[in-house]
Amino acid sequence: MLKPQTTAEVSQILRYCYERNLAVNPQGGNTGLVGGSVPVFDEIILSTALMNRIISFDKVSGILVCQAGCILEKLNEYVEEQGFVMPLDLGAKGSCHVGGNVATNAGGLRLLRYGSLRGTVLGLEVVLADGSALDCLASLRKDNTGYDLKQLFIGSEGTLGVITAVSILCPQKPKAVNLAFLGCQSFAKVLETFTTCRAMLGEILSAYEFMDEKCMELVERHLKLSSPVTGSPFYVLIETSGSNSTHDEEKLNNFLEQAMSSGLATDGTVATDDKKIKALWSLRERITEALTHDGHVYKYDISLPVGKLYDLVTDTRARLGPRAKNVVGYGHLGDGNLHLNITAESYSHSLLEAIEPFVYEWTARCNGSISAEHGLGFKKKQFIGYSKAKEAVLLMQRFKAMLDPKGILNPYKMLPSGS
Ligand SMILES: O=C(O)CC[C@@H](O)C(=O)O
Ligand SMILES: [Zn+2]
Repeated sequence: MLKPQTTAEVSQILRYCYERNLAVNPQGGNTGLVGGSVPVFDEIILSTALMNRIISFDKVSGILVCQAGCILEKLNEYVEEQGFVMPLDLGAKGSCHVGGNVATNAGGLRLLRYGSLRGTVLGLEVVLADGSALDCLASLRKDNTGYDLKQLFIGSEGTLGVITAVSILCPQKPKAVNLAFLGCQSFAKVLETFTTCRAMLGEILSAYEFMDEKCMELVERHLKLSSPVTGSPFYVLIETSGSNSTHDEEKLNNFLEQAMSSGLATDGTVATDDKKIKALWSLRERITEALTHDGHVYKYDISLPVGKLYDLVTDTRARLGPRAKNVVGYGHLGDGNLHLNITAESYSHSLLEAIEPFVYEWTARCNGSISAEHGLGFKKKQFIGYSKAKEAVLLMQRFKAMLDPKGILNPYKMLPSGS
């Protein structure tokens, strides 16, 4: 593993590897879930761990420029001191690197409000396979001069270049944050609650997450967390972020009154203080961790038309029956993103065969995506065809061949092999 500190050192490493045909595995915080950040054979790991310098922050525009190895949570703390927040937030914030976030186009919990990194990343510095540095580190909201090259590297999972610095637009830190945690009796009610709260909360809605009762059981059993709301088949977490607490609370209370009186939600709690907000968020953010304590986990990260989101969980549960220990569904409902996770006591090839390609075929039939936000990495790359046309994959391979003709950058990842 090599740990460069500067872009010049990354250039030197890649030039050396390029000349000698040595494969390189770029690695950030190594928190990915599809095997994109770990070597497969003898790749040299190029870690961004020591590239953690903040380069500049503009307090007027909220534009942050930093090295790729900065930890997301640290960046958030830094910009919060100046009255801003990072435009993305995810469970792995304590160890993930912003460069890795950009390389995988991470989504997370704030996407509903601030949009994807494709909008908030304003510029990138990237070192290409041959060691040359590409400076696209613009700090402008608007720039229509030619192709938007940075987009090629966002979500390219380290296969086209190594991201060394990021310029990103940070929104104002909201003055008032409220959280409602509600229990719903059916998935139809979860959907209706979503449309109602979107209409009634408008611009202050900043997250709409859901989890099923199995998820709740697992965080309670394995992490000893306790929920103030219990006994419902579904739970939703609704966050508001705004600039006026009186106005926000009034809106939230009107919505809650409507949700309770019309039977959309049957139970619920509200949090306005930091400690309770954090505790409620933990119930949702720590599901992944709880699952790892439940046995071997088969993980799926699916985009679907929101109305069909939970049908995949129900169908998978029915198909697998007692062969699975738990089949759980949760995720970013507001973004149409389901996390379907299946646990079993141990890995079994026959169980895998019962799940795949079933889950992928089901998703493709609904014109969904087999990777909403985690990427394809090593584990899902052979299945890209379920979500992308042949011609699109061919064009991706041509980009790859043009930018990395020797195929040294994160080989065996993202693009299918043997085609
Ligand atoms: O573990 C998963 O499947 C999801 C992880 C993460 O994207 C989340 O939203 O919690
Ligand atoms: Zn997620």
